[in-house]
Amino acid sequence: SPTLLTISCHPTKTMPSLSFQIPRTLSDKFPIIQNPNFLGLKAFSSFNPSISTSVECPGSRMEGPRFSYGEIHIILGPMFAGKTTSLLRRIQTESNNGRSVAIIKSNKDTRYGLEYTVTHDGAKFPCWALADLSSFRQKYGVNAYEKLDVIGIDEAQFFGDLYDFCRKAADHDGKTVIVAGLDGDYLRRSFGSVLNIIPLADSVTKLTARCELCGKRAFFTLRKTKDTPTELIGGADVYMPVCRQHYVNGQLAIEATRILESQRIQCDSYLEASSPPS
Ligand SMILES: Nc1ncnc2c1ncn2[C@@H]1O[C@H](COP(=O)(O)OP(=O)(O)O)[C@@H](O)[C@H]1O
Ligand SMILES: Cc1cn([C@H]2C[C@H](O)[C@@H](COP(=O)(O)O)O2)c(=O)[nH]c1=O
Ligand SMILES: [Zn+2]
Repeated sequence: SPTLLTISCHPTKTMPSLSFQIPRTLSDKFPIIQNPNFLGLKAFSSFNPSISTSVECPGSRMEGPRFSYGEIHIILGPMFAGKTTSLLRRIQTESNNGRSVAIIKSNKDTRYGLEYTVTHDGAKFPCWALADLSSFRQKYGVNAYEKLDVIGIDEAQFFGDLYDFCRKAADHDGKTVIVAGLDGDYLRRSFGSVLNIIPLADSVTKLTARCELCGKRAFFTLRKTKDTPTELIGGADVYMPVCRQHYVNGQLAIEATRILESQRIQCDSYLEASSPPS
């Protein structure tokens, strides 16, 4: 006959007394259920089944610290697809619903200053511009962080520690995390860690833009310059959203221009070397 472990929740005026009973045979076999978080309860620092202790029950009005698990929502797509617009809208809605919100963006993007995250059509929201996400809790303030409900992350492709931050924020800290970023770079390769967090996510939304050349749906970002580093900050001066046909044609055109250019340079230096001095 199994021994029972009992965790009692102290009642408040609004809730009757509540207790959970876990057969010891079960808890020995599956040690994870000894962690009160498994039951949706706030972890005590050390779990002692012989004592009654005040614990938190999510969604209830029990006494004790508040805890509920978080969520992760990802907004992907090419440039100009409305990722930042969608992020700001969701954050504003959360804020209107009385939740405490903050947005983080990469400090690599200094185009509109570091105070705000700004959409391509000028909508903006105050933000924390950071080099990495792991510094956010300290910079925001540990106490303030505890009270924060929703964290927005813009330009997520630039954060190397995206996976660890999102996992901890949602699984351990109970935050709702809304992530906006490019799924692919200008060569349509996976960009940063954005795709790595898909297995962590509650929802993934891929937005599309309008192809600048034909108006069809645009899934890709074409770089208009010959620069080759993966990271190159810029807007419509450097990039345009394109459909598949215009991505492929555009890449061919850029490659052809690059070859012609290098042939012209070779030609010029040959002519210069072979022309008699004046
Ligand atoms: N080719 C384009 N060049 C400049 N702005 C564009 C272009 N296509 C769309 N936009 C504008 O950009 C807005 C979306 O901006 P934003 O939310 O910052 O996109 P994202 O974060 O996906 O790059 C659109 O609502 C539109 O007004
Ligand atoms: C495709 C591509 C983009 N970038 C940069 C360019 C911009 O600064 C951001 C994307 O901003 P948006 O809010 O999504 O419009 O990323 C880059 O560095 N490398 C690329 O290949
Ligand atoms: Zn097109």
